[in-house]
This record gives sequence, C-alpha cells and structure tokens, in this order.
Amino acid sequence: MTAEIRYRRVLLKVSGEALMGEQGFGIDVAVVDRIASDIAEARALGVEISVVIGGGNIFRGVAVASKGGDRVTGDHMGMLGTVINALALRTSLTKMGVDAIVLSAIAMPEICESFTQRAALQHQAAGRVVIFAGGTGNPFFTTDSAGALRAAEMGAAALFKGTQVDGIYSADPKLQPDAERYDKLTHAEVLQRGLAVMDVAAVALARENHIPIVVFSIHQKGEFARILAGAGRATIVSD
Ligand SMILES: Nc1ncnc2c1ncn2[C@@H]1O[C@H](COP(=O)(O)OP(=O)(O)O)[C@@H](O)[C@H]1O
Ligand SMILES: O=c1ccn([C@@H]2O[C@H](COP(=O)(O)OP(=O)(O)O)[C@@H](O)[C@H]2O)c(=O)[nH]1
Repeated sequence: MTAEIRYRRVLLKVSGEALMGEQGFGIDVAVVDRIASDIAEARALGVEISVVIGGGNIFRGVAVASKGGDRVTGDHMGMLGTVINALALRTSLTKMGVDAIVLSAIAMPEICESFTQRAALQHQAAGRVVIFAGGTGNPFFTTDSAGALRAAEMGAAALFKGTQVDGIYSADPKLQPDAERYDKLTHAEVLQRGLAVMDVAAVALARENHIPIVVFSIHQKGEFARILAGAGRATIVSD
C-alpha cells in the first residue's frame, strides 16, 4: 500500500458532531477511539498528519445568537468545546501508542500548549500528530476555516474533511436523497454552485493556496488510509 501514497502531509478536519456517535450530545469514547485508530493507521503509512477538531457536538455560537444572546460569547463557548474534543482525541491516540499533542489557538497553559506555527512544525517534524484546538481563535469563524488556515500554515498537501456524508453532492443529501454525487470538482465550482458542505471562507482560503480538499465519511472505518493510498470513496476538490 505504501508505494502509491497520494499525499505525504495532510491536515484532517474532524467534525465535532461525529464524536457524539448515537448520543445527542457530547463525546462517545468508543467513537473517538475508532477515529484515533483511523489516524494511527494512516500515520503508519508514513503520512504526516495534523488534525483540526470541531465542536458542534458540544456547542455552536449561533445557538446563543439565535436566542438573542451575544454571538461572540457563544463563539467563545464553541471554541472551548473544541478544546474538550481535542483532549479526548489526544487521550485516545496516546492510549494506542501514537505520540500526539494539543495546541490551542486560545492560551490555556495549564491544559495544553498554545498554538504557534513554529511549535506546530517542530512537533510535526518530531513525528507527533498535532491536534489544533480552539479553531482559528476568533469568533465568526468555523473549524472548517481553521482547517484551511492550519493546512496552509503546516504546508499540508491536502485538507481532508471527515464528515457525516461520503462526498459532495449537488444538494445536501440529507435533505435531497436523490442529489447527484461528484467524484471531482474545482474550488470554483464548489463556490459558484453554493455546495454547502464547507463554508465559503474555508473553500476560498484553500483555493487561494492551491490546497486540494478531500471530503469523505469519517464514519467509514479505514477510509482515511484507503484514500491516502489512492483508493477509497471521496470527492476531491482541486484547481
Ligand atoms: N452539497 C452538499 N454536499 C454534501 N453535503 C452537504 C451539501 N450541502 C450541505 N451538506 C451537509 O453539510 C454537512 C457537513 O457540514 P457541517 O455540518 O459543517 O459538518 P461538520 O460537522 O462535518 O463540520 C453534511 O453532513 C451534509 O449534510
Ligand atoms: O475559528 C473558530 C472555530 C469555531 N468557533 C466556534 O466553535 C463552534 C464549533 O465549531 P464548528 O461549528 O466549526 O464545529 P463542527 O461543525 O466541526 O462540529 C462554532 O459553531 C463557533 O461557535 C469559532 O468561534 N471560531
């Protein structure tokens, strides 16, 4: 399998919502363990992996804003949720013998290191899986945008979005089961057709930096490594 590795360094964006499994909220440790084992498997191919973790299983800032609360405070709560998820993922990776570190965009030195690009690159060069917590560190952004940003900062060859669906469709497949699925698209097509699998800012940043986006189902065990090895099921967005 190692002969045809498609990308040698990637950033994986993991949906927060994926971590709650069948529960309606929070973290299902069995699911986090399974995602960690997928990362370990991909790591064993010799691929350098860093991870941006979402927080939708715990909190989304818009939930506060939609009830008349302050959006910025809501987004701070959302970003804190991503730190909880990052600690859970690090725990699972450590359990299976994978060296991993959490770097947060929001300083909380008693809990984890703060993000700097220099530290992140050093940890990556030392063979660690770097988990980015706290999104971009700014309200009004998403962890998808954090994924595109960190992918650019880390020199990643691709941004993998591990999500609830197995690719990009002509419309949200959860709402329109007969939507057409694409194997390949350009960044411009995703933006022009308003394909909402990722937010516009994230796709635009990836396009500007010529970073391909690979959308795949995080629920398919082993899919991450299969795609890295040139197989698997995904939609690939490139120039
Ligand atoms: N054109 C589309 N193709 C695929 N998925 C879409 C599309 N439009 C909307 N979606 C929805 O976007 C979701 C992924 O976005 P988001 O909720 O931000 O996920 P995540 O929690 O993975 O960040 C998918 O689960 C899917 O239901
Ligand atoms: O750079 C960021 C990233 C995230 N968030 C907040 O954190 C929440 C959780 O992130 P996201 O919705 O991207 O998680 P996912 O959809 O991946 O589970 C968001 O709703 C925002 O409130 C933010 O304010 N800035």
